[in-house]
Amino acid sequence: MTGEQYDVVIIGAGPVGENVADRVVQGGLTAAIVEAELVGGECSYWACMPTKALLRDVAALRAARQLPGAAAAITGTLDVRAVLARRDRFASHWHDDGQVEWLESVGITLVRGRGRLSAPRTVTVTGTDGEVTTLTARHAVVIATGTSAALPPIPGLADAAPWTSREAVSAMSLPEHLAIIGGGVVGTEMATAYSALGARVTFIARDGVLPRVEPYAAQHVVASLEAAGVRVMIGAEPARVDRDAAGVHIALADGEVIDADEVLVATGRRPNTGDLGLEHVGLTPGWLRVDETLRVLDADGVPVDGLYAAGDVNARALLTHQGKYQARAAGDVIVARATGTPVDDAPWGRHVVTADRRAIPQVIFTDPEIVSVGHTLASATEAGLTVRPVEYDLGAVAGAQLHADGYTGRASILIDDATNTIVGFTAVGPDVTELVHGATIAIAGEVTLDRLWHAVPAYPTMSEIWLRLLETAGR
Ligand SMILES: Cc1cc2nc3c(=O)[nH]c(=O)nc-3n(C[C@H](O)[C@H](O)[C@H](O)COP(=O)(O)OP(=O)(O)OC[C@H]3O[C@@H](n4cnc5c(N)ncnc54)[C@H](O)[C@@H]3O)c2cc1C
Ligand SMILES: NC(=O)c1ccc[n+]([C@@H]2O[C@H](COP(=O)([O-])OP(=O)(O)OC[C@H]3O[C@@H](n4cnc5c(N)ncnc54)[C@H](O)[C@@H]3O)[C@@H](O)[C@H]2O)c1
Repeated sequence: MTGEQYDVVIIGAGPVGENVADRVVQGGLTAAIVEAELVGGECSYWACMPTKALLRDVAALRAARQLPGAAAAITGTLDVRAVLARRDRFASHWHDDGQVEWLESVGITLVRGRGRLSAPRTVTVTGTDGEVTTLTARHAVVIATGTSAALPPIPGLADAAPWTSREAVSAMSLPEHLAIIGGGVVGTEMATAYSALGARVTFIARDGVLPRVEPYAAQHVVASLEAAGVRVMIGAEPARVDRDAAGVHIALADGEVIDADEVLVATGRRPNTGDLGLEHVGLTPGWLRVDETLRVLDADGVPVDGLYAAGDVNARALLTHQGKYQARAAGDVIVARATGTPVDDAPWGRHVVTADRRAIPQVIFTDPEIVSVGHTLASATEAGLTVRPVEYDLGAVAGAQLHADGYTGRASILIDDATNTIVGFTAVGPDVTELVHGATIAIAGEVTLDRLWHAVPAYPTMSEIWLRLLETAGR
């Protein structure tokens, strides 16, 4: 057994762990990062990058089809092999050499193996060769271990070799018929990709498709999936799953049986905290609760000395960009506390993650895409806010009509009349992706509607939706 000491030890080298390490090293501290699989985490190899690579050709083909001149140049269907090959490139062929090089270049020590807390500020790492290294942290241990796919307790499912998002995003060929259980973001993006690539898709969305976005936006995506031939089964309840030589068989509660080649389970995530030694610091496995500076809280809500958690594992927002935002705050506050410089923990301060509660942007890369930031009408109501929803037909905006013939889309804002600011924005439509950051700035900046009238959208772009929404809201 060997022992080493660093200022900060980070468990998990996903996007979030990497960014925490970067900030603490930039702040003049030493850092070791522990990784059990690939440096770069889920996002780089089995989530954001490969899925968006799969979906990009789908969007490009759709865009070309909506312009008569470009459509005339289309002579065939998507080249599945080429799409998968480009996906492989964006997943770095599941090798992490590039990211390891980056760690070395910025002075972060990589320790390969599975990390476990063995005492306060102490992490024991077991390498694949069985070698054990003990890392002690002078200032902080940061847990950035992310999540894994959660399998629901459907009888037979675990023994039926189901796909999780990992298998779906890294498949080397397409099943003829893919069944998907779970109508959330993973299920809907994969239904979009697999149907466009040529698979038959049955989409079992017990609780609805994208139940957490504005209903009108989800309806656009459901209509588009159905038009693409996907069987969308809203409200269907899988009761039992079996596999035999003919494939997988999903018995629904109403008696119907879906026969497919593969079943993708996309019913949410569970935190990677099961074997993390949390009992050695007075905690129990599960999602880690944190304060606004990302310190882990115990059962009484008291921060555990020198222990932080950032990214998916704290359940605040299961998104890479939001986890990296947490990483910047966590890294900086660890440096501040280590060096005795003031901690800026007022709302919107440097060392807190206020945007986690107010302005989380998300792009769902379906066809059409959905973008959102801040509240939906349902979440605002649940939060006790009184908001005024204003909607507008995106297809009526000149920039959208130029963008694609027959453009169909919609956008909405939620106005908090008490502060005269926007607290939510949603849009659905082809290529709305880049609309979201303007809305994020308006919400995080708490820009009043009076001032937004002076943020003039260029003509003729889709951003003119902003002017139409303001006009509809009234001046
Ligand atoms: C299919 C899919 C698509 C997605 N698409 C998007 C998207 O388009 N945009 C977006 O913003 N988000 C997307 N997400 C979410 C995004 O992947 C996560 O929010 C992000 O990966 C979280 O980063 P993280 O660093 O917290 O965790 P992870 O990326 O999960 O990294 C955690 C790392 O910790 C390691 N680890 C775990 N336990 C230990 C241990 N005990 N010892 C050592 N190492 C350990 C793991 O091996 C892993 O490398 C998607 C998720 C899925 C499943
Ligand atoms: N573009 C993006 O930003 C992007 C893409 C993919 C994933 N992600 C992130 O990954 C996370 C995980 O995505 P996800 O889709 O796995 O989870 P999710 O929480 O978005 O959706 C899971 C869905 O499964 C349903 N479900 C749960 N148990 C079920 C059961 N027994 N039978 C049938 N349905 C059941 C739920 O009602 C829910 O709608 C998301 O929170 C999201 O933030 C982001």
